[in-house]
Amino acid sequence: MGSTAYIQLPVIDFTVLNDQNPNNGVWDSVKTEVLQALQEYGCFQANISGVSPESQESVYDAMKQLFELPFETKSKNISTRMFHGYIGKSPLVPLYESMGIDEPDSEKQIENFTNLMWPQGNPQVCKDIGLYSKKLMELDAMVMKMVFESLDVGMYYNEYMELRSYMIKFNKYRVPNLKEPDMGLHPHPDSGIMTILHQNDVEGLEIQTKDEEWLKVKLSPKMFIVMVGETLNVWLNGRLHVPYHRVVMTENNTRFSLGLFAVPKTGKLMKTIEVMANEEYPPCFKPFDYDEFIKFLSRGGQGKKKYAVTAYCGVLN
Ligand SMILES: O=C(O)CCC(=O)C(=O)O
Ligand SMILES: [Fe+2]
Repeated sequence: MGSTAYIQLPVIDFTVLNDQNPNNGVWDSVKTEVLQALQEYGCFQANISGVSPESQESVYDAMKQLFELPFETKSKNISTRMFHGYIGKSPLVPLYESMGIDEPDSEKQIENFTNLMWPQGNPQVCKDIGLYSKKLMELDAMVMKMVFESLDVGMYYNEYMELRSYMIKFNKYRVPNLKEPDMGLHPHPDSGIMTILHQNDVEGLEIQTKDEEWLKVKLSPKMFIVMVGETLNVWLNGRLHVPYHRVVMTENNTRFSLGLFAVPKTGKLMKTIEVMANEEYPPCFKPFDYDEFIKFLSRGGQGKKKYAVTAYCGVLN
């Protein structure tokens, strides 16, 4: 059973930021809103420019075609990284299917994916996914810069941005049959650095507030939901809130959603920015390797701890 009430997530307007005419006052006020939202809710809705409804429709159309491909074709979407390739027919999440493209900032990576799915090629889809990913990566970089600046660690921004890579993920949730639970995706926090989610025409995303109330996210095709992941909170020594979220299938329609995941690059050590730990904020986390952390998580290593990262590398363990 899903929630019936809606969350009043802050809506932050990024269209007021003008590249041609940078205005520090506007930047600073948006930055303040971003930090407040990420500390209180761990997420917010972003209104951005540059993603036309046409290119959005085109990406969703491509997604629908993708999931209609035979299982054998979809299974060719593999990745060296856990949970980045095709997921489907999983008894744990029977309603859920997902496909991912690592490093969508590389045209070649997107093309390899589309060529694998459509051996005759699909240049239009390739172009649309590229454009769409680019816009979301720009938003991610901008939000990260604002967060770093607001916490007075702007000088570490470039160094930390070098540690991240991206993955774009397409999700499909089918309608449960009469005897099935309606849980599309179980409650979880995201493990990576930051996630940008988008739901198009069927809602289902729910977020848990700090006082543990589950609330629905209102459907708004123009809005992108920016969300803190566990790794970012390790960098920042726990200064932000990492929201639990889930997908509940209450509507009688197939649901598609899309996410850009900023995740650590393979083989890089994730550690707290030194100056984020001090007498007032004692260090919370030991350095860790992200891929090892994901393996730990997939083995159920988290036990009863709310956040896997605390179980894996919390200093109090
Ligand atoms: O489909 C959604 O709206 C949420 C997806 C999600 O939480 C995830 O992929 O981690
Ligand atoms: Fe998630």
